[in-house]
Amino acid sequence: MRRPKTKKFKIQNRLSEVKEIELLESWIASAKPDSGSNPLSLTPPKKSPIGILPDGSYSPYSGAEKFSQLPLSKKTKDGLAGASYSKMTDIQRASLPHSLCGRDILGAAKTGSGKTMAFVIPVLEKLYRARWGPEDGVGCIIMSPTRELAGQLFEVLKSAGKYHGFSAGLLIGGRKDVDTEKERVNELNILVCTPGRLLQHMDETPNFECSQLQVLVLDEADRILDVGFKKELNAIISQLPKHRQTLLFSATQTKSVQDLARLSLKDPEYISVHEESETATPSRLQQTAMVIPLDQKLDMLWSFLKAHLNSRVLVFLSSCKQVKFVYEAFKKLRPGIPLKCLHGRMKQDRRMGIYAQFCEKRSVLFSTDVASRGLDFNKAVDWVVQVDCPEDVASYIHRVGRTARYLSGGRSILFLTPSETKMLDKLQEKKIPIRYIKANTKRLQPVSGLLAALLVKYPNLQQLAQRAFITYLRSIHKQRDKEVFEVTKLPIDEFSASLGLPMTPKVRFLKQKVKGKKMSEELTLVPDSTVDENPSELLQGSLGTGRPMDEELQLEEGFLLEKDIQHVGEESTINIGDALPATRVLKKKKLKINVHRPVGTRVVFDDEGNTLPPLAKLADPKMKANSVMLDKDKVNQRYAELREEMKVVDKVDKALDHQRRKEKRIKQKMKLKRGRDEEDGERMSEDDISETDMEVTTGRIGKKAKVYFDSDSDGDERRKDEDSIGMGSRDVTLAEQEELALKLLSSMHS
Ligand SMILES: Nc1ncnc2c1ncn2[C@@H]1O[C@H](COP(=O)(O)OP(=O)(O)OP(=O)(O)O)[C@@H](O)[C@H]1O
Repeated sequence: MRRPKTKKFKIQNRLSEVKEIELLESWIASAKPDSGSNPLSLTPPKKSPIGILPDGSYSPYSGAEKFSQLPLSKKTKDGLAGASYSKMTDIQRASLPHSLCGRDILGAAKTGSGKTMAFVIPVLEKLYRARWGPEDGVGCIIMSPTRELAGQLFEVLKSAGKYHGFSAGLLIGGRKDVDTEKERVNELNILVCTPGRLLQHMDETPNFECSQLQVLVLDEADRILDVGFKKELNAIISQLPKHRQTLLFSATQTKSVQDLARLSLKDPEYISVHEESETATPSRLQQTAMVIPLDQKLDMLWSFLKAHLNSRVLVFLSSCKQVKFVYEAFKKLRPGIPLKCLHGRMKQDRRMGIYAQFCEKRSVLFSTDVASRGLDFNKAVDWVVQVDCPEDVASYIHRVGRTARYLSGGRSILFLTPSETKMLDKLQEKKIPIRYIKANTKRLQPVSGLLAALLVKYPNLQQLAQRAFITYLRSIHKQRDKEVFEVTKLPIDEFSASLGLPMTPKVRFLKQKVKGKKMSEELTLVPDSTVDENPSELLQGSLGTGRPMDEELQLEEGFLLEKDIQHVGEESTINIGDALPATRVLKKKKLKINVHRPVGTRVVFDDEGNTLPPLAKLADPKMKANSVMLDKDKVNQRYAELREEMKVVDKVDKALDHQRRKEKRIKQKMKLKRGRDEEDGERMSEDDISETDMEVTTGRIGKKAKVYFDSDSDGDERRKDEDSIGMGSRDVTLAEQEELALKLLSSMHS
């Protein structure tokens, strides 16, 4: 049985803490390392590891390698030892001397290099030395762009701060216990949060204030500072005291002085430990890229997964809709490995559950960029597969950074459509050693046929496919980098068919884009011929021909390799790269009716029961004979009349279509309104939730955390998916066309 701590013990403990704090203060005061003369010039500072000199004095330049050599409190040291941290990583060694002295930091280091501990330690130490207690309120805010990352940071804080007595709370969107949070948030010392939820408390929680804030941390700072969070961040900053320490960390750090000015940094230290490094990504990461037509991406993904049933694979797609569709469809096809999906539209509890499961079990996780930053996944991701091209180089770096963490290795593969190969140049410019490999179809297992069958069987899946199709095109359309992303260069019909869709859905924005131009010109598929014909020309330097790849990769990834193609030598083996001619012009596209297969087409039979092609009746010899008898003038006159009639029919069609859309809009509005009403109802009923249902942090870190919601994170996804549009108005079917034509012909005849 644990004996209760006596008053004497508590006093002794307190006294030894006070002594320790005084000692730490004096160490740090006497050992402030030089700061750069002009920190905003953004040049890296001198290397300045700190440590204790043999005479017991403390020096910033004595080359400390271990946490134990730093002027840290015993509680922090015990926490670090408990989590098995002893040696510092580069970014920790370089930044801690400055951050422990209270300086503002702009920290940049490769993914998986230990940036989290580089800001958690100074937070704990600062509050400890300030003797922060429950009555002091919020002393530190750690902000993250996503909920999952906030959850992970909270875990790291709990392990390092296990022996401290601070209270901490995880404030993220997605749960509905805001009211309970509001009651307790003022008691918390450290907030780990997403911007939206924090702002919600600032706006709604009575007496919530951060006027005593000591440290503000932005993890993934460049993401939080970008436009997606601009409004929230500005509103938050305006409510924080100017006198504070600010720590910004990211693998792709912002260097925008404007951004930094928004945060009122004071002489920040720019610490970029890997700036001189040959590569911008971890050296243990093997990166590959392949060019593959859009309509073969799913075949390639399916084949890849079937060939890696014993790996943990993280697959990135561009939008929630894409993730949902690929996940649902592949799940039904049972690849032989557990599948999971993660996106911003999922309920928060499920999101957290999936994240935890993926950390534990070998499986495939289909995800949007919600999983692209910061997440550690137990250092156990074997492969990162980027099915859809990342929007920029920073995004690429963060995605591939989910593997090869800390000291472990990892592999990644990037699928690029022929029109996206410019991305390879951009990656190369930013020191990313990516190898170009050619795909072959020797082991490619086409999946489009299976998808088409699934879509017939499951109408819901068909809707998902349509949405996935449209959101993908829209996301490409909205990308800022037009050198890489050009929607008009995509083979949209083939892409639609590859998802198993019987018809190409109408894409209004695309139609507008090509208005006034011939569709055949606009929809020209122009794969970068330099890549297909001569990849090495484009991929010089570190990309180079990129071959031969190391043995291990060759053995396991046979189907991805050009080598395989060469020694196969069978006629039936098609090289995906070669399958595309240098410049392929698609035949004229009609957006209205693009039938890939005759699903839902009315079959017409002749007198003997043989099937006839659509409009075959028009070829009836009797009708032909009659029509030939009409003289030329009559025919012309009749044509003019027909044109008029068609115009009328067209007008009616348009009016109907207009009406249908109007009704749809009204329906959507009503649905939204109903949703809002229900939400209001739910909010009211939340008051009745008992406290035992809540997870609330009070007291020491390590106890359960209060969990908040925000609706802010994953802004990108929302932007992408919000814009999705459904199928356009109903197209005229072949049967209807046929009927119309017959009607007109018979009236002509009469
Ligand atoms: N000093 C250390 N000793 C041992 N392991 C460490 C140390 N510091 C960090 N790690 C481990 O390294 C891994 C990556 O750390 P962390 O998540 O902080 O990386 P990061 O630089 O923030 O990555 P990202 O840029 O992706 O956010 C974690 O699993 C962490 O436990």
